[in-house]
Amino acid sequence: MEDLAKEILLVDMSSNIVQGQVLDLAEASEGTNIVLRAGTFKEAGQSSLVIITADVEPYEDEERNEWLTRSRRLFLGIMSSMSPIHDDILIVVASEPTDLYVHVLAEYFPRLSPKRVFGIGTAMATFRFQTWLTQLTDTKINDITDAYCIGTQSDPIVVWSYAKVQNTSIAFIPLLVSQRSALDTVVSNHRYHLIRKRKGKAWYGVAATVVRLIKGFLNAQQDKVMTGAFNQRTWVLSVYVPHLDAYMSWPVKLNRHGIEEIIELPLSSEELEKVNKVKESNQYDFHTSAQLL
Ligand SMILES: NC(=O)c1ccc[n+]([C@@H]2O[C@H](COP(=O)([O-])OP(=O)(O)OC[C@H]3O[C@@H](n4cnc5c(N)ncnc54)[C@H](O)[C@@H]3O)[C@@H](O)[C@H]2O)c1
Repeated sequence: MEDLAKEILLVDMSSNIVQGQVLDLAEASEGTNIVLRAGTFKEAGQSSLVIITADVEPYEDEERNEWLTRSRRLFLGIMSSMSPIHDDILIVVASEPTDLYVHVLAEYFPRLSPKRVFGIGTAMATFRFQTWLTQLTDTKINDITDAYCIGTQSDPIVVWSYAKVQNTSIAFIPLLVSQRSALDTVVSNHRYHLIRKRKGKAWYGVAATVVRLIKGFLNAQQDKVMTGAFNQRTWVLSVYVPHLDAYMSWPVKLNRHGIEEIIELPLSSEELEKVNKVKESNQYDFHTSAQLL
């Protein structure tokens, strides 16, 4: 709908689903110049940008380590089918567990720069945090700076100490301080679970976030300076964070090659403690998922 690509290929293990999606999306892209068709994994590996949305849902009563193993196996299968990949490929992971998938991808393709592979991670939690700030302070999104949720999608960490509204630290805005306890629920994925409970799947929020990210990336390619939460070049994405030697969501600046820089964050001791917990838990998931392979 946004005319962002010349050609979009859809790849799915189910040929019925992929044919259905192509037909449905062709209706949605009427009036654009985009060629939309079913593709192969090999073609995906030669694309400029790959968006991975495949996942395996946990079975009821399934042990977490078994689910993680199945998740890793899924990605190993996708990556081996896509190989060899194009040197300048960019890979965006939309499915969960995102941090694990990004780590597995980076390990599988050691020649691929870690600046070219990232997951949606806590981007949506960050938008929820920024929206909460505008609503409570009756301001616009451009008045909000340095407001991020980092860590991991299932348990986002609000970087409270750094965020500002009209250049005032939110820690000095009494109304926000008094409402602080509600924020963890606001930024959590509870809305995603509510939507799934009511209609089975939650597609639009994450799909729109991916589109906004691609637009942000294209703006960076054209060196356009844009304002507004969704057009900015700073995004919170699941990436390799070198100073932590860990995979988790962290604010990054995009450029035409993917990630230009990882943004340094002055964290409080409490925030740092939470970051270390996410690091440990993600490392545990990564190792556990390999044990039963
Ligand atoms: N954070 C959020 O708010 C949010 C919202 C929506 C979806 N998601 C995540 O996005 C992911 C996808 O969700 P969805 O609702 O689109 O699920 P879905 O079941 O509709 O789509 C997943 C697709 O992956 C395909 N698939 C499975 N294995 C494959 C393989 N080996 N190769 C190719 N295709 C394969 C399936 O056939 C299916 O069509 C999930 O991990 C979900 O948790 C997150």
